[in-house]
Amino acid sequence: MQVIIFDNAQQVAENAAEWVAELINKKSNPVIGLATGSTPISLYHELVNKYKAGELSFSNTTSFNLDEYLGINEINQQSYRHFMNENLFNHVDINKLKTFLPTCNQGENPREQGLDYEDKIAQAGGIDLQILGIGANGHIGFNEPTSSLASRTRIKTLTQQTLNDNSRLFAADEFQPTLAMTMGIATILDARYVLLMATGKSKAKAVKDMVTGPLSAVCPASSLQLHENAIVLLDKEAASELEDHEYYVWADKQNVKINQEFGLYHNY
Ligand SMILES: O=P(O)(O)OC[C@H]1O[C@](O)(CO)[C@@H](O)[C@@H]1O
Repeated sequence: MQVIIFDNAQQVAENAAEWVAELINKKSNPVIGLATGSTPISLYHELVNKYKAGELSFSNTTSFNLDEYLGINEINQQSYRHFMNENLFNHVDINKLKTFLPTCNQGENPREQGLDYEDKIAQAGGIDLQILGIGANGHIGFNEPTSSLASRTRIKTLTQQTLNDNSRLFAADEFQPTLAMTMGIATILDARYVLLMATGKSKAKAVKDMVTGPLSAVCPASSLQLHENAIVLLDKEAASELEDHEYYVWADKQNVKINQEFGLYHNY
């Protein structure tokens, strides 16, 4: 696991955008795994800016999102489809027919729908680069603590902590889903590269558990310790509980070539 610490959240977003741009510019049919939540919004903003500046095109990109709520449809403003349209898809040249979220239609077998999602990922050639955030309880996607490390796309019940953390996004009288369809931990680990972004003090404990804690389903993000190409981009606050800082890379504005040093130029 490569941990890179930046001064602030904006630098995390800018650096993450470079990783994504490299993939998209380098590979003829890139497949990217996308995340929702507050953290990647600034990444998507950077990508839209790069697109508008003519620095990248999403026309050949296929995307798979980590998760989607159950019990609301995709035109609901709280759906992750709506989130992706608003924050990325509507502003770039991606073919929406090649953007996938793990939906679960009522009346159809959830297990089969999970397997279908896995099949779609496989047919696309697998995920080249998976973007991740992290929950304050260490979840990735909606794989809540105690999720099986061998899990694949399926329905998960959200924990009270996650519901509380996300309640800020829902009006008092609005329906807040308690179930979601999510890629499993094993699905995430199948990606060739994983890029996890974490910013803010509220993530510091989860980051510590992920990076230095035992490999444990209690902190699903600790599973990334098993991944050969996991990159963790942090701001100082999210890194504030990491000890032995000499093990990590500190980036600063002068060190803009950090990606080259740490092998951004990969063979996708
Ligand atoms: O970035 P936030 O809003 O703190 O969310 C943390 C995580 O929880 C989720 O919203 C649940 O999947 C993730 O998308 C996100 O990475």
